[in-house]
Amino acid sequence: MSQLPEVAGNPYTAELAAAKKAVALAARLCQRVQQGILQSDVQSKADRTPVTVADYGSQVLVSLVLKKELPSHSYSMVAEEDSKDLRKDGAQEVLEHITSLVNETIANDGSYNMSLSKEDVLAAIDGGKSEGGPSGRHWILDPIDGTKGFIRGDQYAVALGLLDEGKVVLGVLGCPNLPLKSTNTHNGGSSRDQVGSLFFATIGCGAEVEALEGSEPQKISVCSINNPTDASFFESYEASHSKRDLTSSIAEKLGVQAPPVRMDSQAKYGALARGDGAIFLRIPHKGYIETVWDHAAGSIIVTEAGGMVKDASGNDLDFSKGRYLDRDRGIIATNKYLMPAVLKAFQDAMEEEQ
Ligand SMILES: Nc1ncnc2c1ncn2[C@@H]1O[C@H](COP(=O)(O)OS(=O)(=O)O)[C@@H](OP(=O)(O)O)[C@H]1O
Ligand SMILES: [Mg+2]
Ligand SMILES: [Mg+2]
Ligand SMILES: [Mg+2]
Repeated sequence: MSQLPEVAGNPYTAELAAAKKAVALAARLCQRVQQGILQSDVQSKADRTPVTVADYGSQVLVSLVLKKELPSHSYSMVAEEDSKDLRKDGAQEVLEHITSLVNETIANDGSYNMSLSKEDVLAAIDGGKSEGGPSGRHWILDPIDGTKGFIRGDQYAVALGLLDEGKVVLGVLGCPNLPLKSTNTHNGGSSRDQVGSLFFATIGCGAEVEALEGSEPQKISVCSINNPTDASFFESYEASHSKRDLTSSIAEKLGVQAPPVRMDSQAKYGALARGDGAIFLRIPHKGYIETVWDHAAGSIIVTEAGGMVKDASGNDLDFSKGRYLDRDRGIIATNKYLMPAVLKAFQDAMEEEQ
């Protein structure tokens, strides 16, 4: 739960409305690209992770909507992508493709009567270069979290958080491929089930979900399971993103019966926040340092839904240190009943591994 007392009204109402609009519009661009993704839409970055025209397009749209909706606000943006590769010789065609995707999405939406040039697109992407830090306001954006899932046709998320004086105060998570109804309801699943979930939370005000296309928001909360044998756990879909030998050893120590639910992206945080599962474990391989945009939005949605998000030492995640999280030893999200046992199993498993 949030450390702050419940406040009367939401102190970030304008920011929340702008962030929801930005994420929903960016998600529309992503959905369009995912439907017809071509090999030529996917590039490889210097760190050999993939990036697509939709990652760039989403970053441009979020930056644009925030600028339009919050014209008098003072903030910086910490976002995953930069324009370096798009400024290289031979990238002109890709840049033109991104520019037309952005302009078509703006035109179809109809909120803004404007058209961006290629230079505008590059500048909007580079608006995300901030280092963030402990003072002032910083939007934290992952324009597509789970790019590998996006390319596969699976789960991904547009993840936007707001850092205010070093603390995440707001998060919006657009998950275009996540059913709106909890997967826990066992309704058999029907083709009429609405797909596309927009999770959001503001500090002290709880967490909610609505349809990505818009619907009445519903308050959400994490599950209340207190016996680990009844719990299920989420982990990364990609084996290279989390140590499965350790997560399975933790599950065994806890007596978890259910097999792991493997899902790409911060959709895992959204699903956990509404009780689809009880535990999220992430243990990156040695040397990997977590970035703030992979956890900011998801973590506040879980904590505002009554859950807890801790690192391997049991500390809260510290988003005030810049573009990276301070710690690289793993992340646990679960409810307050299970956290002590999960943390102990996590620490025991890591000790045994030494
Ligand atoms: N080697 C390694 N280890 C750990 N994490 C890594 C690694 N490489 C990438 N990433 C980051 O993982 C982000 C994707 O989130 P998940 O790992 O939760 O999902 S999944 O692996 O795609 O299932 C993914 O986010 P996006 O780049 O936004 O897709 C990466 O930031
Ligand atoms: Mg990436
Ligand atoms: Mg990411
Ligand atoms: Mg990303």
